[in-house]
Amino acid sequence: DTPEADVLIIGAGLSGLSSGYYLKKAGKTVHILEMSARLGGRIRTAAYDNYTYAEVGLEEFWESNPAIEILHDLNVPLETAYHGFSSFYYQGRLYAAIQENNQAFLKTFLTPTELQTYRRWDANMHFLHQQLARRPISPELMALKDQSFADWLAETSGLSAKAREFVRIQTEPEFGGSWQQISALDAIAEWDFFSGEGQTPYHVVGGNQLAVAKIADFIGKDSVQLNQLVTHVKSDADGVEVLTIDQTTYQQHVYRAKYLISAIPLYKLNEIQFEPPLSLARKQAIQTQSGGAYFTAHILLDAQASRYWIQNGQSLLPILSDSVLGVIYAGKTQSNQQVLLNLLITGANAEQFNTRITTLDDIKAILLTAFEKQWPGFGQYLKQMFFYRYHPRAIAAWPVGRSRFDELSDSLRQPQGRIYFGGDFSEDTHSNGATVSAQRVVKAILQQESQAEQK
Ligand SMILES: Cc1cc2nc3c(=O)[nH]c(=O)nc-3n(C[C@H](O)[C@H](O)[C@H](O)COP(=O)(O)OP(=O)(O)OC[C@H]3O[C@@H](n4cnc5c(N)ncnc54)[C@H](O)[C@@H]3O)c2cc1C
Repeated sequence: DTPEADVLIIGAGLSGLSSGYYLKKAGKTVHILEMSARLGGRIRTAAYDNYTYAEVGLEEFWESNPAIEILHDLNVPLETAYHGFSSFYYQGRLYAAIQENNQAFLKTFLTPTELQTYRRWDANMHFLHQQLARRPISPELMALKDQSFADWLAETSGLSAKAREFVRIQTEPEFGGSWQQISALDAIAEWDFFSGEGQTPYHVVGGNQLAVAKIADFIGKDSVQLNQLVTHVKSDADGVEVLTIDQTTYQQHVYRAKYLISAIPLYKLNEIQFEPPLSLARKQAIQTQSGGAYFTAHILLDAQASRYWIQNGQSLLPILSDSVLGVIYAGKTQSNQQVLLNLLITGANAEQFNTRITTLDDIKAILLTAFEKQWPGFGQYLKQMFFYRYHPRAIAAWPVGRSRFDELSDSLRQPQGRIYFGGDFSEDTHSNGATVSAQRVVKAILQQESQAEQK
């Protein structure tokens, strides 16, 4: 009963929608099948009364993300409030990132000798990152997948203990876990966000969820089918057939197309039955990948609370706390009575909060205690807290011994017949991977199409 399309896409997150955008630009028809009742996947903005809102998922699009080009094309207004490194608490002291640039910030806590070593190390990280763009990657560089970032820095960087702690504090929220669990090779890729003056992060005016809506509008509402849980994928030399179960009626639907793009986190492929099955290498790649943990808390406060983070009219946010509070971002509001903070809690703390055994009352008490320790008197301003749990693998990671650059990861970036694997987990840890993978799969499908037409 469903009209055929050139390409079926599983998942209406940033990756699936970007794939739809690029395909539509190339004149192809698509059907995006999304299991939930909403667009956007891990891009979600929560709105409260008085035009008060904050991100539940993706906080910022980094400068190097191809999504920014899409958003410019669709006239989605972007803003940036800060750049480079974030303010951080370390052993009870706040280091405020309010200087003109990263270099001036570094000078506030590193001695001239420490800074010199740091600059040399940072330049080398940049050099190594450039090498990662070459194929094949040198064996010396690939060997860094077998060593943890923490050990590699301790053994080879020459950085002082304090400088290494700084690197840990800035990067662990990105990994969603400990730097002991991340390989030096993957850390080189991640450090690029911070290298030199760092990349500028962008945010959509009015909330990132608006970006998702705009991309879907461009593709066309009729091309996106919500509430369609993909359960089976059958493929042969002629095309693909996908079965879904409608999540509102539990009615089965059949969709057919020439190609299929999977734009879901890789571990979710385990929940789909493939015929023929996924190759052993692909299964192994999925099973040996790991994940970083995130938990989001929105803290609604009396407006007077802003005295803790606004100094001389300047906001110190975002702040990387060294407690359970994680990364403290600013929410937005048009009210002058209230303010909103957005906590991105990561790693072991997020894992604990995500277990359904920890009650929301427990979490509230733990967070309040940490706030009181950091900012005495904070509790008097509290109005409400809101909590958002995530799957244990909120973002992609590769354990030491695996890497996004290894052969297993490469196997997933190759199509299996007419099935192409995208989504952020197929490329890197963040939304850059969502759009970079969309570019990769669409390019490959268009090449395949033009070869087929020439025959
Ligand atoms: C709290 C948090 C903060 C983050 N902050 C940042 C940040 O600041 N910067 C950044 O770059 N990245 C950030 N990220 C990561 C970013 O959100 C993701 O990289 C990006 O949104 C992933 O997009 P995606 O389309 O690949 O996957 P998703 O957004 O997960 O989309 C996949 C979609 O597929 C659907 N789906 C799954 N299985 C099926 C099925 N069987 N059938 C049909 N549909 C299915 C899902 O419902 C979902 O809508 C953050 C993530 C979290 C959780």
